[in-house]
Amino acid sequence: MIFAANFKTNHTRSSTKLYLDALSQKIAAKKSEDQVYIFPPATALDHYKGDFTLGAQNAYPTQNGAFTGEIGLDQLEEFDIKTILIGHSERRELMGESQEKVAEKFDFFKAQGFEIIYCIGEPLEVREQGDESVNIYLLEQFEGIDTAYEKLIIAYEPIWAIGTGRSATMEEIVSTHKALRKAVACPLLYGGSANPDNIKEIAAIENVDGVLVGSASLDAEKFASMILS
Ligand SMILES: O=C[C@H](O)COP(=O)(O)O
Repeated sequence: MIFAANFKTNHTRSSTKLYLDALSQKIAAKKSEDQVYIFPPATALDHYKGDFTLGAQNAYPTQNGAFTGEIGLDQLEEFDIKTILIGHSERRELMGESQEKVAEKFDFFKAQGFEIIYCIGEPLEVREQGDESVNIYLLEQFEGIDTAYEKLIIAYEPIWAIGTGRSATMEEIVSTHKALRKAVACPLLYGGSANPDNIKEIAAIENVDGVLVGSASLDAEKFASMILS
């Protein structure tokens, strides 16, 4: 299983260090095949030691340059970051990232050999139209994306389940991941209110290869309990 923690705009450099020290101790007993990814805010990227991969939540598709407020490859290479989240719904919805921009980022970081966790997900009004509409909507988010890229992981995150405490039902996850599996061969993560109470059930679903966790990942003990569950 893959356990990925997306801190979003939470934690500082100093609290991230404390978190990773605590997490490392706790997950020393994890199964060796389980993989842990941590996506702290850009200001907390650093060289950390431990049995996890550090990634960037976002970056601009450039080596460097005049892109106020953004970070590029120079800033990631300083800390040997080779993993990135692309297409998170908060970037699409709140920051107005178009599919075209998302695909441009994907191409850029693919060309740099990055491991990419590519996020897709539907809004509530689409989910309410049923499985077929959801599947059509999700496949549209593959426009311009090389889904055969060997370092690709896809995270399915229904937007209405993110940070709401309302996870998708097991049936919804089963049917969506089944449909995605028909379209792509890469690992598939589920994200959206995954937490210590529902992780066992989610992890047991066929075609779920891991989870992308927001809120429940912010506390090292809580996240560790999901990894060890
Ligand atoms: O990237 C993580 C997801 O947006 C899930 O967030 P959440 O676990 O707070 O619902």
